[in-house]
Amino acid sequence: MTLFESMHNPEALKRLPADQLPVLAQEIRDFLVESCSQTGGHLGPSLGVVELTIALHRVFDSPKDPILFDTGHQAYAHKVLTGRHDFTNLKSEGGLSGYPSRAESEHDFIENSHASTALSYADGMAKANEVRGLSDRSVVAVIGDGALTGGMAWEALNNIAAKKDRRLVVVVNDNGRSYSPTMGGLADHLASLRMTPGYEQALDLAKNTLNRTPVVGQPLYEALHGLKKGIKDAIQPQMMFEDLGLKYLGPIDGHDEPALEKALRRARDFGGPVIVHVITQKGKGYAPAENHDEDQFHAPGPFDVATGEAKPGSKALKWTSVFADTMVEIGAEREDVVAITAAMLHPTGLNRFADAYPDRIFDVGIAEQHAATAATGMAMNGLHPVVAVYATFLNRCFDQVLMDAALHRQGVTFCLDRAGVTGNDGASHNGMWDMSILQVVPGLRLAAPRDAERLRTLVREAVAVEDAPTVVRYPKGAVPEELPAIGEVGSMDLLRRAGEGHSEDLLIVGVGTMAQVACEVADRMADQGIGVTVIDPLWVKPLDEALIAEAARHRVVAVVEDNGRTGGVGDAVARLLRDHDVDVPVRTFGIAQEFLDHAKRDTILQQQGLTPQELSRKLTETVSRHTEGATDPALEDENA
Ligand SMILES: Cc1ncc(C[n+]2csc(CCOP(=O)(O)OP(=O)(O)O)c2C)c(N)n1
Ligand SMILES: CC(=O)[C@@H](O)[C@H](O)COP(=O)(O)O
Ligand SMILES: [Mg+2]
Repeated sequence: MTLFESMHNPEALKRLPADQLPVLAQEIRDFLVESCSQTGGHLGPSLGVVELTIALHRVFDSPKDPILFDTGHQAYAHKVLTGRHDFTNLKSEGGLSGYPSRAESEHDFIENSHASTALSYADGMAKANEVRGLSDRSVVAVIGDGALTGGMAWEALNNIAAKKDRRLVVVVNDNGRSYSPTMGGLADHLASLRMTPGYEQALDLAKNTLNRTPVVGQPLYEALHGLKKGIKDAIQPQMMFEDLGLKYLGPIDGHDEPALEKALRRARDFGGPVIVHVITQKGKGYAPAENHDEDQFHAPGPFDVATGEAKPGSKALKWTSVFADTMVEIGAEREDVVAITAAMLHPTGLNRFADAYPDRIFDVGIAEQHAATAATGMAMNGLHPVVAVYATFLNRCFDQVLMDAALHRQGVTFCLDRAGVTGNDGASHNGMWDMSILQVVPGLRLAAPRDAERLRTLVREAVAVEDAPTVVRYPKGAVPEELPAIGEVGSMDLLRRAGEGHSEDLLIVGVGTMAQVACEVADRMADQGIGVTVIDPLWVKPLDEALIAEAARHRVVAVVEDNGRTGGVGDAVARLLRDHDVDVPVRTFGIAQEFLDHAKRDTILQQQGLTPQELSRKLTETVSRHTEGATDPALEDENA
């Protein structure tokens, strides 16, 4: 049996002789490289914290001492050391989650993959320990240098620093990267601290030497210790953390397991809040990851182990790429258009805009709230900013969209990639919230393209709006085939009209990529003699009132969207018709308002009934009932 196979729990790890730990670390690395080469996953972040995770589980007693991972994408070694060794179906249905999962293990606490939250959890847990009289327990939060650029982290640090005798260990996992090199003053500060490795080691050497020196040793060490802060302040930038009132240990070599254990034991026994600043390398131990300029194998797909080359995958045009090229074209036409990323330059495709217009790209770090309000400031001062974020991360800056961009009627455009079901990154990554939460934002205009051509057109229309925020949302992955309109209904695209001789039985409002599905449904139902009209609204907020008369001509209206059902476009259509006394029954189809387990996108769409087969079946029943005049209250909620 290998050491790896014997790691069923942290107790087994604690029993391991120290000289076996490098062997275990290598076995873990070999396992992660091999398994991620098959499934893809967050290999780079996890390779970077193998020694750190080993040291954490040897020094602390999880789960009594919770070990929290910010964002959670770097927790693969943690999963291995807590007994989870089958990564076969990582991030797929029935396989391990790509993040900590409370259902998987008592050692897991934070499941969502939204960055910069771990310190707040830790502060709360430490306060709970204090209130419950469990102050002998530790709470440990591992946060990356990227996540530390998020505002929540500083709200937490402010609170953590407020109580000097509340046990809490913050491990800053500083690899200098988010995807790209981490930006900003904080990153520069951390980099300066990295430049002076060994202060702790130098001090320890002095301490050990002086402690053996009778009489003068200890006082001299204390003087040296006091001097250390002075030296650090003098030779290196202001010790920001210590000036916050937090004990700072570091920088520590994050791949020197014994040094890590020593620092973590000191931190554990300190009896108050401590920052342990750990220097790691993302992708450590796997050369293709270490040398990967773009993001050090942050989240690769399947790859060849020998070369690190991505395995042949779909060469189809991706939504992100269409957005990227459109932005470059717009940038050439509009000098006032600038772009903002929240530490996701390449994942959002803005790297092409950055290459073309290096003075008009702004990476704000993992700081979506700042991005939205800084963009509002830019708009107030004559620019038209385009903020590109993943749809799920727009949640982070809802108030800024509402009370900064919209309240001030500023022309800011938000482009939301990964909108709708993303699937394998689990519940916190599905972009299923935006078309619900944004419905309440006065003046905001929201568009959902069905294909590449509509994306190009809608982004251009969005950046032309100067008196309100605009949003264009599109899914992960490959764009579908172009779906040309056959006509227009107001400003909306007509995609199918009930065939000649057919009654107008059903109007389907197909939102975004669901317009393609709606057309397949129409074609299936036409074969059964049911007349179906399909409309793509393009702009789903505000809805074009031409929809009212169109709906009134049909027996049933259905709305299909890749968004949560609650408060989505379906509800907006129903409200529009009600408000205009059009009493045609409306059926809404979307994602059930639940946190969805990780699985592939297509699997989830199948589970949610958002397939042509299932929709045709349901709508055929509905139309036939309404054609005969019978109504069935149970049908009030088709997706129930
Ligand atoms: C609120 C939020 N915005 C963006 C992301 C996307 N994201 C995932 S990991 C990551 C970089 C994290 O960098 P860091 O915290 O330094 O961790 P590392 O990957 O370097 O270990 C980003 C931007 C996110 N998960 N959450
Ligand atoms: C953890 C995180 O938020 C990102 O790394 C995310 O997992 C990437 O998602 P994509 O693979 O869809 O770019
Ligand atoms: Mg980092």
